[in-house]
Amino acid sequence: MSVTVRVPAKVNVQLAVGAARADGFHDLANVFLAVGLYDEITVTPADALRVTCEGPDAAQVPLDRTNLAARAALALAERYDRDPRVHLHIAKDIPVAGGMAGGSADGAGALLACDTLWGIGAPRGELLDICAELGSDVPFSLVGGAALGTGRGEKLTPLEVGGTFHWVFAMAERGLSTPAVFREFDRLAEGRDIPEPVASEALLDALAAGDPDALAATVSNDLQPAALSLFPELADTLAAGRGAGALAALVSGSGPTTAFLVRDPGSAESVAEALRVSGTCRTVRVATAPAAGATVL
Ligand SMILES: C[C@@](CO)(OP(=O)(O)O)[C@H](O)COP(=O)(O)OP(=O)(O)OC[C@H]1O[C@@H](n2ccc(N)nc2=O)[C@H](O)[C@@H]1O
Ligand SMILES: Nc1ncnc2c1ncn2[C@@H]1O[C@H](COP(=O)(O)OP(=O)(O)O)[C@@H](O)[C@H]1O
Repeated sequence: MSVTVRVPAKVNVQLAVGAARADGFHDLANVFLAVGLYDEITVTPADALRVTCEGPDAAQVPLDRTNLAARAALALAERYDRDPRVHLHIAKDIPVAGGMAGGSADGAGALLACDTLWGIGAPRGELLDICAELGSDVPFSLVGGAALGTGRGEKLTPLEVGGTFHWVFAMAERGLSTPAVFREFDRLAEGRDIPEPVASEALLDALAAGDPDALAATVSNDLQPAALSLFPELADTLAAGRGAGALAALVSGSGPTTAFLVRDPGSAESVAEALRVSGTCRTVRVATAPAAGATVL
């Protein structure tokens, strides 16, 4: 018997970052939007806890107990006194270390898959608590749709989305480490007053209205200067997408994936093609948003 769960990637349409806290994390106003690129996690009873991974980026995924899927299975087994000996297989389509929360997706997916396999039926609040222990982005991977994340991004308020948004994503030649990007943010912020992070009302209205022009006018990412400082070539990718007619071009989260908001499926294809021939990225994907959160198939 096995259980498979499908989990979406995310883009941050607003990422407002506050000053570093005493615990090293940063308070955020993090507006998450789930996008239709997915990992699938399949869990099967086994003789030992084991993780395998397939997909174009599989070689970069750790298969030991640092893998977020393994950590999720162990955390749930511990809390509900279950046998953690399972085989977790990840069919990975979300780029690794790309700022699209692929590892978080696998953590949330493994949690829901094990909860189902073991017949626990844990309350949603319990699952969200375990997600928050695994990582700041993991709760959102479970719920999907759109949400405002406060605290370090783990405290979620669901948001209304009034239509389908069309996106193009350009994957970079190499990854960027999330802690390194936050450190670079701190370095660039030295000597400046950092305001409290606050969600933009205009951006929340644009999401609720399903209006791509209004959303394009309000997207923002405070980590973008830090990501560009560590990976200056991303400016060329952003320029290529803008030049091809994207309504907005931004770094996704801590990057280095770049995200392009477009008006409709036709412009998605033309922006994607322009990015492919620009020679400024590794691969290009088209996706729509919002996407549902972790779902048992
Ligand atoms: C930046 C964001 C935006 O959604 O995502 P990515 O672009 O990495 O996908 C998130 O805040 C990443 O969340 P996640 O990848 O779960 O991070 P965590 O495992 O909780 O933390 C990794 C490290 O990032 C830094 N970190 C993370 C979240 C936060 N609010 N403040 C931080 O300073 C800390 O250095 C921490 O040790
Ligand atoms: N299941 C997993 N899938 C991908 N990466 C994982 C996983 N578990 C742990 N990691 C580690 O987390 C790091 C961040 O990966 P990922 O979540 O894909 O990117 P991001 O945090 O930029 O969205 C990777 O470099 C990898 O070492």
